This record gives sequence, structure tokens and C-alpha cells, in this order.
Amino acid sequence: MAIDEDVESCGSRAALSSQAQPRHHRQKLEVYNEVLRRIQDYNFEEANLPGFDDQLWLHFNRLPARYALDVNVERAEDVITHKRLLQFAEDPANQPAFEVRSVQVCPVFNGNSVDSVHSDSSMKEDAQSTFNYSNRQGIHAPPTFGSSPTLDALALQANRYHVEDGGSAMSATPVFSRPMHEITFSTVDKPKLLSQLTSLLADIGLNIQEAHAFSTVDGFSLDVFVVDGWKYEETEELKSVLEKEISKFKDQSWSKQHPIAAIGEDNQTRNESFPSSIEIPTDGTDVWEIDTRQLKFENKVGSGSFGDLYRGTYCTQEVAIKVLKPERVNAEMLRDFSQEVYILRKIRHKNVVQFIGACTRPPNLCIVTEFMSKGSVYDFLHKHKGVFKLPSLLKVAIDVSKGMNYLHQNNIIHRDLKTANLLMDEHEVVKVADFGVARVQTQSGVMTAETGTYRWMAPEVIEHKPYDHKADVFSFGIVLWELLTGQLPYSSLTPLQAAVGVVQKSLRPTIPKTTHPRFAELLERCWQQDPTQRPPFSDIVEILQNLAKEVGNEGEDRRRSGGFFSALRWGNH
Ligand SMILES: Nc1ncnc2c1ncn2[C@@H]1O[C@H](COP(=O)(O)OP(=O)(O)OP(=O)(O)O)[C@@H](O)[C@H]1O
Repeated sequence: MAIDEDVESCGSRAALSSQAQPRHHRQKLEVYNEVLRRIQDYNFEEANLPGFDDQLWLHFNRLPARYALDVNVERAEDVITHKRLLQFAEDPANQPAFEVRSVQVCPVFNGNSVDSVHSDSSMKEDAQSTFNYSNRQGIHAPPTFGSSPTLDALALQANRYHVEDGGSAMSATPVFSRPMHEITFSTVDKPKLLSQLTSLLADIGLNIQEAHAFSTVDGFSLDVFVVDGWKYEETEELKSVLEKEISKFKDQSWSKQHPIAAIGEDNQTRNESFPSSIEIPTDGTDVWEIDTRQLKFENKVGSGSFGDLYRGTYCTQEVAIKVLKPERVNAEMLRDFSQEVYILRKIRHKNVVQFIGACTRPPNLCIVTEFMSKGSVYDFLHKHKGVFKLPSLLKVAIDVSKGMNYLHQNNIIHRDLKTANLLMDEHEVVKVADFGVARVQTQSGVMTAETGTYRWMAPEVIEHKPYDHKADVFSFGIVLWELLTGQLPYSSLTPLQAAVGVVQKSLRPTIPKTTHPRFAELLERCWQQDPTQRPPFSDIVEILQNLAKEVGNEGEDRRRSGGFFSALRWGNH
């Protein structure tokens, strides 16, 4: 989880006059003062401890400014809980520390529309006026944080659809009408923590309705989830189920952090337990083991979760060498690695990055593929602010859909299709890359492991439901939108908020009005909620090719008539 850049030093509380203070700082101070006043009024034990006010200020400053802006001051006791959880989580034995409580999120029926009570988008403007929804509370107190205005807007929209469909305002089903709980976790911040916590919640059948993730300046996390799906209002049983699930989760983390225990027998040394080579299924016909002496390493290109990637040569050919870091190798990684080799060696297509070979004798574990000199489409769009003009955009889309069609014909689901995994060679041919997480589809067709990135992920994958190759079609739809707009999908939301929106509120990126209707229709078909409604890649290739022809002809006509080209939207680029 990224740490927000807006954390201020803890010594600045009284240092600036109120006029000179930045707006965020002023609001934070106001929230701090209000929370402190309430805690003292309620006579909480902590409030009487010496130096409590300084510690509370320190708490606000450990966290990003948006924590203070979003927190419900009427729930001052939650701030104490957060402070306590963060402190508790300092002891590794307590990680992750968590707290559960029942919450009530009351929708307001306002005329013919259904409004979520905490959807006031002015809440970001005035922290003090944000928190009036608890006045309408039911048996339980409201959540600690207001929900994202974007998601609320969507909830509102979804409810309006209900109203129109049902023909009556009161037949609308408020999104937040079921028993809900707020679960707050604190632990040491680390990559993929959010996805671990969300899987943990999904595993016990909870649906995340809201998520607020914060990182402290000193490396801890505070993640607050509002969930439904737990049928009882009381919290004790939920707490004990969570405890059990957390201890399972700890066991798994332990085996990941201790590869010896995972791979070998107890008490064996690392060298003894480490396999001398990895068993990769083979039909005996392919020669793919590479002698490292024939590999020449040049510069490091980048790093991924597997290890580092180098440019180099193999028998005079320019290659990309993905090196697994031996110190980070464990059983799961080795399985992924062998799987990657197994998949890559079988495939050969001009729109799929070509596998050349692998070194599988530890400590030399690496995968050698063709080198893609023009980098990723993601970097092109978002780092270099590149734009695809009409012909190139269609060409990229056709390249990717052909590569994906080939993979699907070979029963390979990519599962992590996104622009970062689309690489360009020197001729600007785009190829599908990164099978670090690709898998041969199991016979049952059930694949539940969570991979990929939320912004591109199909709802069924986010929800840990069984999924198939149509999950890649959804991701392709998001990729097409990205190529069209040059923007990051749901850029105003955190990845987790995007995930909640996609699953719960059918959130999708907004298609620009100027988009060619047939292209817009293709995007919408690709990201249908129901996977069976999404077209197969064989159809997508055909649709895109026809569109390219049509647009090419239109362009020719316009050129002849002296007009300029804006048939899709890339004319604007
Ligand atoms: N065949 C290749 N040729 C040139 N550059 C490549 C090639 N494969 C990957 N890269 C680049 O190397 C960097 C690291 O890629 P890698 O696949 O190891 O990790 P990643 O995809 O960034 O992350 P992760 O594996 O965690 O999803 C990225 O910038 C990627 O664009």
C-alpha cells in the first residue's frame, strides 16, 4: 500500500497561524480538536493519561491527511480504537490486530430518489459538516468513514434503475439495507496485504461494501472494511471465525516466509532441501534448458515480483532474461516458475512473447524470452504520455486479440491481462507477455486463486468465484478503454474501491461520447457482468478487423474530401 504524500510532521500543530496553514492541515487540526473534545467529554480512560493530546496528534500525523478528513468525528471512540490497534500491531504476535463492530448505514428516501445518507460530496470540503448521518441512525452506530462520492453516486444510480424497473420508489432496494459489520485491521504494511485481507474476508463469505486503506509513515497499515454477508448482528461469532481464519493465514504466511519448511523435511538445511533442479513436465521433444555460460547479461531493465529482468544475449540473439532471486524462492514460486516454463515452451505466435529457454538449476533460475525493445503499452501511455493515433490503436487492439485468441485456443487463461503485460518490439508489434501467473485451465474449469490487478480484473475473479477464459475478455475491454482514452481506469478511486465498485455496483469506465458506436458497443460487450455475454476473442478479432476496414475507408473518403479524421476518438489524440 502506498503511503500518502500528504503526511505532515507531528510538530506542526501549533507552529502556524490558522491563516498560514494549508487547508488540509487546518481541517486536520479541527478534526483533531473535535475528537479530543469528545473523548474528554465522554471521559474515556485514555483521555486522562498524561500526554494523551500529544499522542492523539501524533496518531493523526502518522496517517495521511485524508484519514482526518474522512473520519466521522461523532465516532471519536473509533479513533481511539485505531490508535489502540496500531499500537497492538507493533507486537508481531498480534499481527494482524483487528476489531469488529456492527454498523448501520441508513439510506435516506428523498422524494423519488434514494440517497445514501453519507453521500454528501461536500464532505471533502468541510470535515466538520461531514458527519451528520448518525442523526438518522438505527440500533447501531454508523461506520467510521463516509463512502467514496463516486461509489455513492453509483449506488444512487443503481437504485434509480431499481426504481424505474420496479415502477415505484419504495420498491427500490437500498444498497445498504442488510446487517453490516465494520472490520478494522492493523498490521505491518507490505505488498499484497490488501489482497490477502480481502481474500480472507471473501473466504468467510463476506462482501466488501466499503474499504478504506491507510498506511502510516512508519510502515503500519490501518484497513477498515464495511462488509455484509454475515447473517447475525452480534459480533462475537464473527470475531471467532475471523480469529480462526487469521491463524490459517498466519500459517500460510509462515510457510511462504520459510521456504525450507515448505519445500523440505523439518530440520533440513536450505541446501539439502532445495531441489537440484525443478521438475517441469515434458514430452521429451523440446530442448529448452539453457546453459548459463551461453547467456550474456547486459543492463537491468526492471523488476517484478519474480525477480529482476535483464537485457542480454543468447547465442548472438538479443534476449530478455528474467532472473528469480534465490533468496526469495519458495515452493510456491518454484511451482509458478515451472508452470511458466511449461506454458511458454508450448506456444508460438507472433503476438505472444516468444519463450526461448530456461535455466532451472538452482541457484541459476531464469527464463529467457525474446527482448521487447519498445517496452510496455502501460509505460507508453502513462509514463511517456504517448497516444495511439487511429491506425495504431486498431493495430494494437488486433495484435492483442490475436495473441489472446491463440492462448485461449490452447486452453491458456492469462488472468493478468493489463497494459503492463503488453510489450512492443522494435517494429511496434504488440505481444502478450508475463505468464508468471498464467495457468493451463484445469479440467473442472475452476480457478480460484487471486492474481492480477483490480483495475483490470473481472468481477468474478475479484469475488473469488469460479471463472474461465472470459475473465480475460473483461480485462481486454478495460485495456481497449485505456488505449482509447490514454487514462488509468477509475483513476479517482483506489484499486480496492474500484474493485468494490465493479462487483457491487457494476462500475465501468466512462466511454467518451465521441467514441465510434461500434467500438463503444464492443467495449460494453467485453465488460458485461455475465461472462457468457462477453464475446470470444475469435469474434473480437473479426469485429476489430471490420472496424479497421470501415474506418480506413472512411478515412480515405475524408482525406479525399479534405476533411480530417475523427471517426473513433483517437482523432482527438
Ligand atoms: N521480454 C521483455 N522484453 C523487454 N522488457 C520486458 C520483457 N518482459 C518484461 N519486461 C519489462 O521488465 C520489467 C519487469 O517485468 P516483469 O515481467 O519481471 O515484472 P512485472 O510484470 O512488472 O511485475 P509482476 O511480475 O510482479 O507482475 C517491466 O518493466 C517490463 O515491462
